[in-house]
Amino acid sequence: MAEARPRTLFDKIWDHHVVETLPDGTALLYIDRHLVHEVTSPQAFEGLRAAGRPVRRPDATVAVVDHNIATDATRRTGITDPESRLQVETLERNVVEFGVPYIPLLDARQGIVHVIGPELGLSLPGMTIVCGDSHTSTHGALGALAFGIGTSEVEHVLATQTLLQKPAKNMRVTVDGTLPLGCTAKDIVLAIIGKIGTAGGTGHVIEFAGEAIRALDMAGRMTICNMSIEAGARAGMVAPDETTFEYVRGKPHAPQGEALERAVAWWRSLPSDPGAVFDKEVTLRAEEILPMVSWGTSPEDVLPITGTVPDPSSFADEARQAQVKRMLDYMGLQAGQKLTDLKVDVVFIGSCTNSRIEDMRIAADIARGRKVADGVRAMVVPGSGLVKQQAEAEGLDQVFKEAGFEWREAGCSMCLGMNPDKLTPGQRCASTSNRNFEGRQGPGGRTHLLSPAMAAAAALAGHLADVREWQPR
Ligand SMILES: CC(C)[C@H](C(=O)O)[C@@H](O)C(=O)O
Ligand code: SF4
Repeated sequence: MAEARPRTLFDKIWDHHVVETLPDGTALLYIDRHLVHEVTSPQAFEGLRAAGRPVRRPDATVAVVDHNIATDATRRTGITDPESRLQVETLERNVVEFGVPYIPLLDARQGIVHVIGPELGLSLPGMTIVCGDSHTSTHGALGALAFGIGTSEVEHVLATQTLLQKPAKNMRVTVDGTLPLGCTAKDIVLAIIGKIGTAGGTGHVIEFAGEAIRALDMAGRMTICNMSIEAGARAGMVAPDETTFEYVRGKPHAPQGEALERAVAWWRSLPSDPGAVFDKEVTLRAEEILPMVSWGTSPEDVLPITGTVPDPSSFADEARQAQVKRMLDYMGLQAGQKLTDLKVDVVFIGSCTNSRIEDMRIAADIARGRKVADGVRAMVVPGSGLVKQQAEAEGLDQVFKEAGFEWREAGCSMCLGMNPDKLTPGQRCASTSNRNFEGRQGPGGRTHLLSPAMAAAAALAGHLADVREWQPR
């Protein structure tokens, strides 16, 4: 009998969920978990209503509001913006009508959908997980196949608990070695995107592997998988290991006792087989990574903080030169400026990339006993109510407040301009989020992507700063 073909982590989860494969390779996949938020669900529920169809598996579905809500005290008094209010009220009506479990705005478990999925044990290794949101890739950190889907697909999953998918190619990004001082998962993923570009992962599911990835806690792995979508990939994943199992243990919706032991036994079989073939391989050395920051309006436009704003004429082709010139104009930058000379108006620590308790701890360690620079507005927005509670139990809120940071309620907040937390035109922001597109944090806003440690350092310094000079004291 022929040896079974060595398979990747992605292949195994895919094969396990195929209901049927069509002649052209398209597969009907069974979906284990469907997460729903207010932005991409209204038309989907409307479609079900029009067709008179119920939700097939309400028990596999969970809804939450995160994008359109305020993260200050006004969340208790109702949403003022009519469009945002309509989004939230529509979801609240739909979950009642269709019997979908819902985490209300004022529930302690409310938060950014990609923070609460893993935190509540709704997202588990080996699962297929979807949400009408591109950063669903975050959940791949658990060793799951998790990806964003469009509104019509949200309707399809609500109605059938399945999804039609074209197979993706396998890509492996290996990060060997140990991270240097001041660097975290965010610097790894910014360095990866800087190297492979925003199209580097197109058509592929990326498995992140290597010593530096294995050494990361789950929060760090989530940060990396979160931004795999910014590298153009369909999804990102990390093979489940002891760190994963330890994380899952005791989560409210995770299996318990013997069911957990059985699940762990299966999860142990998921990592890519030795000899599994990847269509594309990229390798980085962790030692060579420096604290990173973006200078342009695409997540691939990153440099080590020791760098200077690039000169458009230093790029080879004309199209890129013109693009870089446009970016510098938008960002209000001059070629040759030192990145550490760029004054910031706002610092945002939050988003599904970096708002977990581990991120809060890293930022608080740097802020402890220091003050936010004059003229800087700095805000810390925990990713969920449970992260907020945990941070408060550890006294981190006090550390932030004493340093002059605002301490907020959970939500997407200033990651994107869909709620009251926005930049004003021309404001420069050091942000732990994942997208630096024009207008992303508010019209005319200028975003520099960086790690929570680097963001805290920028808040204290009043300009982009090298976190290695702002180590905890
Ligand atoms: C609003 C939503 C559809 C969107 C996404 O898909 O990612 C948002 O979360 C984002 O980060 O841009
Ligand atoms: S925090 Fe930002 S990236 Fe994440 S889901 Fe919300 S808007 Fe999208």
